[in-house]
This record gives sequence, structure tokens and C-alpha cells, in this order.
Amino acid sequence: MSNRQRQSEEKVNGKGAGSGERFVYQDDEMLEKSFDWGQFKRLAVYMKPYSKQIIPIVIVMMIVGAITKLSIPLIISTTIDSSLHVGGDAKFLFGMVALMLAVYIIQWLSNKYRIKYTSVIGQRVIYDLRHDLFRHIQRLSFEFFDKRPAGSVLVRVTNYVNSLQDLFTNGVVNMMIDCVQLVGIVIILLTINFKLGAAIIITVPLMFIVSSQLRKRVRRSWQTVNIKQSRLNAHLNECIQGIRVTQAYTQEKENIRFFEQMNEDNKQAWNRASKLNQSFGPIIEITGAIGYFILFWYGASLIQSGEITVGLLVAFASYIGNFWEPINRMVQMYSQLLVAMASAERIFEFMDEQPTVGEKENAAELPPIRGQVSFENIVFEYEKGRTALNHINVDVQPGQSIALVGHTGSGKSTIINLLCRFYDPTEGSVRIDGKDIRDVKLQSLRSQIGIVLQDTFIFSGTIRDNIRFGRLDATDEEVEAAAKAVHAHDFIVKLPFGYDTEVQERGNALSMGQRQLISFARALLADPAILILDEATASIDTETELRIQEALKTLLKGRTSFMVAHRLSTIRGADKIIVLDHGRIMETGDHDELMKHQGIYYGLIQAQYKFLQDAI
Ligand SMILES: Nc1ncnc2c1ncn2[C@@H]1O[C@H](COP(=O)(O)OP(=O)(O)OP(=O)(O)O)[C@@H](O)[C@H]1O
Repeated sequence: MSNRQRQSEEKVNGKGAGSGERFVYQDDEMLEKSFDWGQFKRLAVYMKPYSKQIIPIVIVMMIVGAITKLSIPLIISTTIDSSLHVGGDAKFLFGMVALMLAVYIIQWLSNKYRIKYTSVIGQRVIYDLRHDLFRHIQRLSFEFFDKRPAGSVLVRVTNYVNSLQDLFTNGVVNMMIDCVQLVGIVIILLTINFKLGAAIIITVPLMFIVSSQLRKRVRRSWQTVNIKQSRLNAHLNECIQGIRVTQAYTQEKENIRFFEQMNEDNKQAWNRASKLNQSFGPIIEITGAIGYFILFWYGASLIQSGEITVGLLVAFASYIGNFWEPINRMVQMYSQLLVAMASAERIFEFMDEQPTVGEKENAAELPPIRGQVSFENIVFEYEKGRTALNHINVDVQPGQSIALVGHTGSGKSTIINLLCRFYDPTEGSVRIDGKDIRDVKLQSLRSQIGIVLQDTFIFSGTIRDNIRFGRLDATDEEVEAAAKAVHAHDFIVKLPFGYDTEVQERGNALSMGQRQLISFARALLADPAILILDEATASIDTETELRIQEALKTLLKGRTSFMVAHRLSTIRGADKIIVLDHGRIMETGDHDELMKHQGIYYGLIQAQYKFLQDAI
């Protein structure tokens, strides 16, 4: 983990620190907020595409479901009062039973279709949200990723989006149903008998007062669960990525210990939250019991005085049963809703991030590059106050090959980063064929630059797919021709399925050198006007490198190229060698000139020569 990452993360209150200092992702703070309508409105925008077709169906189904549910106690009450006594009307009784059956069928159908359509909406909304988030993240600049561990980006696309899934598939609709049901019950209770209704409803505020404190604690505890889970995932991601280093340093036990601690923390947080959540049950049950007590005590006296019938008392009892159920659900949903809003806030926080390397509105297409490149008075800081490049002036003619040399951390890769516009200079400008690269479309710039890095990225897929990544419309013949030109063909055909051999993510089954040959082929296929080789031959053996040098001559022909190399033998033939030190250009010239000058370059060559001699 880099220092930069460490700076953005804090140690977790000594927890898990133990003997080996460990860091956990801390960027997700507890959000102490009440319900945030702003986030809700932004989320609601995702439902808009369905507002004309599916949502009206859901609303109709919801209303039908609520009406049918609410009508059943009334039917029962009417049946009791009119037919369930000596000499009762059998025909009427039969009619009421048939009606009840019909109502149940309608209720079942409306619920069935409501659930079906809400889950359709839920899935689509989550799909759209995840799609937008991923698209957005793809566009963000290097600076964004510098500040965040990959794991924490990952959990936003997975965990946080998932935590909204429930909200969209059931949550919102269920809450609306509960609201409709509650309002309906209140109206019916007050209409049937105002005094008895009011006496029962009076217990609701009592319950809210008692549970409001608990509600806050429940909310906080679910947030904690969310945060712990995200950290666990972020940590897991890093552990898997770094498994080789872990095993090489035999740190498995320590890793397991640390993971278990996080896992245990997570479990405890979940237990706490779930226990608190469960304590809502008794509160509601007690309030429910008070309601029933009032009903039977006060209701009985109303029956005795002839104000209500037995049927109505039964209806009341049934409504009270239906009354606490939605309240119970809503209280629980509310805390989940708050957690979902917190997730939404974090998702939108990413969505609101703008690429620091943006495209101007009137950005023009960069015409086919001739290859003239100039760095004009470049000053660059990754972080304020730490200068990585200082007053860099370089002028490169089309077709020239430029080598960047210097000690580690001297700024070589930073020059490349600015040329590809992964970052914008703090001062000065980079021009290609006289055009400031900030004024052109990013796609038109980067598509004309080929880059081969030391840490080549191989995607999961076949070898052929990986080479074709350079130019998606290349034919199989072109892919193979590119592989042949960089001497990759020989090893590829020896693989079990040749070009169709599947390689896993990062090309784990390939050697570093083989991965690099693939990325050479990828770059050649892309046929870029400017080619960048950043430590590209570092992992290739000397024999292959000699062959690659030959291939490179073809590869570099007619292109402006930039090479970063610690192995100085590879850059001997460069047209211009730029020697950097602490972000400044110290020397410029070709190999012979710089050797004559006997400065830093000469010193580096001498040191490498001595190293090789000592090795022999
Ligand atoms: N993403 C980053 N955020 C902050 N500082 C950075 C970042 N990348 C590089 N630096 C700093 O900028 C300076 C120049 O780094 P750069 O990677 O250009 O060096 P380099 O010459 O390519 O080194 P090497 O030969 O080791 O690859 C270093 O001090 C480095 O710590």
C-alpha cells in the first residue's frame, strides 16, 4: 500500500493494529442525518422511465390490494350481524361467502402482479444505476483513483448499489401500501364508531414516543453494519490482489487473524443491529395489547348500550390486527430507508466527481498526428507543494525517438502521464503538432498514442482478444502478423490452444516477459502515431530483447517515440536522451554527446557497466 493511500486512511482506533500495523478503509464515515429528501429525489429520477407504463399498473394493483384487504373485515362484520343468528338469511350468507371468495381472489391477483411489476422496476432501476455509476467511474481521471483504494471503489458499485435493491424492489411500494392501508383503517375506524376508533388510535403517538429513541439507535447500528461490511469487502479485495506477496512473506496467519477480527466485528455489529431491531416487536406488541384492552373494555360497554353490534366489534378487532402490522413494518423499513439513503449519498458522491482532466465543450478532434511534440515550461505537482516536474522544456520532431533516463522518482513516468493527458500540467502546456492537448478531444488524442508499460495489464479472455484490444476491428491475420513482428508468435503457438488460449485476469498464467510481448503486439496493432514504452523491456531476457530491438526498429519507424528505460543498453540508439533529476532536465543529447559530456548520463552508464563487470 502506498504512502498516499495510507495518508487517506487512518488507523482504526488501535483495533486490529496489534503487532503488525494494519490499515482499514476509513473513507465511509457514519452519516448522522435524518431522512434525506434530496437523495430520494435523485433516486426517484431513475424511476421516471417507468412512470408512464409500469408504475401506474403498480399503483392500481396497490390500491386494489388495499381496498380488498380493508373490505374483508367489513364483509365479515356484515355477515355476522345479518346472518349469524337464529333464523339468519341463508341466501344472504351464501352471497356474502361468495363475495368474500371473490375479494380474496382479486386480492391475490393484485398482489401477484404488483410484486411482479415492482421487481421488474427494481431490477431495471438497479441495472441503470449500476450502469451509470460504472460509466462515470470509467471516465474519472487518474487523480481520483490515486486517492482511493480500488476496494473502496468496488464496494460502491457492488454493496451500496445492492443495498438499494431491496428499497426499489419492495421497500418503497410496501411503504406506500402500508401508508394507504393505515390511512384507510383510521378512516374506517373513525367512521364506524368515532369514539371507539379515537380511543384506540390514541395509543399510536404513545408508541412513537417510546420507539423514537430506539429508532435512532437502530438506524446507527445498521449504518455501522453497512460500513463494516464495506471495509471487509475492501480489505478482501486487497488481500486477493496481494496474495502473492502475502504468501511470499508467509503472512497468511497474520492476514487470517486480521480478517477474522474484521469478520468478527462485522458479525457483532450485525447481531447488535438485529437485536435492537427485534426490540421494536415488544413495543408494538404492548401497544397492540393496550389497543385490544381498550377495544374489549370500551367496546363491550358500547355493545351493552346498543351503540355498536357484535359484528362491528369483530371488525374493529380485525382492523386493529391489520393496524399494527403496517406500523411495525414501516418502523423497520424506515431505518433501512435511512441506510439506503446513506448508500445513495455515497453513490451520488462518486457520480458528482468530475474528471479533473476534463474535455472542453468546444474541444476539436485532433487530426492525424504528424508527431511533433513540445513540452513548454511544464511545472507539475501531483499534490500541492510537491513538485514532480520543474520547468520542463522539450521539443521533439516527428519520427524522433526520445529516451528518458534518470534515477528512480526523477519524473520520467510523469512526463509520459502528461503526454497522454492522464493529468494536466500545473503550469505550462503540452503541444502535439502545435495544438495544446487540453483543447482536443481525449479520445482523438489517446487513440493515436500507443503505450506499453512494464506492468502490462492482461484482461481475462483469449490471447487473441488481448492483442485485439489495440484495435477491435483487426482481422485474425492482422493480430497474428503483429504477434510475429514482435516475436510473440512462437510462444503463443506453443500454448495449449494457441491464440485461443484463455488467460485469466492480469495474465497470471503468463510470464512477465510474455505479457510484455503481448502488449507490444497490442501496441503495434493499434498503429499509433506516438509510441510510449515505459520500462517496457525490463522483464524480457537479453536474448529476446535483442530480437525485440530488431522488431522495435520496425515498430518505431516513422513514429515519434518515448522510451523510459533503466537498462541503458536499450536506449543507446535514441535520437535524443533526456536526463532527469528531481523533476528537472539536467542533460540532453544523443548517446555520444552525453558520453563526451561526462555528466550524469556518463555516471549512470559507468555504474551499469561496473555492475555488469562485477557480475561476470
Ligand atoms: N500518483 C501520484 N501521486 C503523488 N505523487 C506521485 C504519483 N506518482 C508519482 N508521484 C511522485 O512524483 C515523483 C516522480 O515520479 P515518477 O513516477 O514520474 O518517477 P520515475 O522517474 O518514473 O520513477 P521510476 O523510475 O521509479 O519509475 C516521485 O517523487 C513520486 O513519488
